[in-house]
Amino acid sequence: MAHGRSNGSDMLPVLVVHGGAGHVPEEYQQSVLAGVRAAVREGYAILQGQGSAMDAVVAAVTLLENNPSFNAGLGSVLNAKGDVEMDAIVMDGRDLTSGAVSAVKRLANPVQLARLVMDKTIHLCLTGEGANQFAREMGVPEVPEESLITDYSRMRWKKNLAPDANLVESLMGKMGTVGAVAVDAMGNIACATSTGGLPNKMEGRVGDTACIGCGGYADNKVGAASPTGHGEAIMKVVLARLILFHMEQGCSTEVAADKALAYMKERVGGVGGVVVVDPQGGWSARFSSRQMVWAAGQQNTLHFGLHAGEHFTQSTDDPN
Ligand SMILES: NC(=O)C[C@H](N)C(=O)O
Repeated sequence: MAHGRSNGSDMLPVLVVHGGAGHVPEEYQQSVLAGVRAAVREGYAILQGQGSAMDAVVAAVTLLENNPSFNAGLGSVLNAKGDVEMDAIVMDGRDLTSGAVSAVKRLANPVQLARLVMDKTIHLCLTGEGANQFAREMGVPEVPEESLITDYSRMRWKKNLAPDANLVESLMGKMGTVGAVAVDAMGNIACATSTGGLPNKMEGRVGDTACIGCGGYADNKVGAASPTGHGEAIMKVVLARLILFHMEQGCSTEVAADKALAYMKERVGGVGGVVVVDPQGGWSARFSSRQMVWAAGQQNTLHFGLHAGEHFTQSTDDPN
């Protein structure tokens, strides 16, 4: 629920992250706000040290995957069988290369495997056992399944086994997917998104997060978007690319995000949220869900919020 104005290169670098669209129970609100602020501090420091947008978004998302308050990496929701299956994507706006993994198991940081798919293969997306096999070849250590599961995710899984459970409502019941978009000091743009997906999803379900243009898109000529929300709805409208399309038509990051989210609601009844950047350093964090926790770093200022209309700021040097 915020936007930087694009008026020159002093607006670069910039990093914006989200911790999922939905509704955060009161008792988790401080921890998710602390989580997204820490992720921005981590990624923004890389950008300030002349690091790349790609390094910054992967570092920010890795930190969020390691934080049990989010539905990604540790803390992921469980599928119908009670297993963790995760999706992640990265995209490099310099040449539109991308890497993604879907339905991967027993990995602490799927976003890092998505980056390896981009850097080390000729493919854009690896799925399931093939993705895990590739992780082994790359020397990425597997972690015990149990180490990714929290008491909260197991409790939620059990609740959702009830025949009348509404999985999409459950998705909106706690914070979800994590994502980041950035423009570095060179003007290069990248995005990264990672998720455990939809609670109690069918085994093998591939969500928006693994699909280019849906769960993320980055193009140096236009900008980048990282969405969150009901994956099937996001895929139907190809949300990330739709936002960039509106930006190509001259819309600001904020107007483009609002138009695309409104279209998704009207057309397929889906709610969600998104973080967006443009090449000049304009940015937005917008959502049609009740809440979306987000944070941004720009000009040594850390911006953050959770409820609609909320926009707090502090210095990026403030450790809290
Ligand atoms: N919380 C989320 O954003 C879920 C994710 N978009 C999915 O459906 O897989």
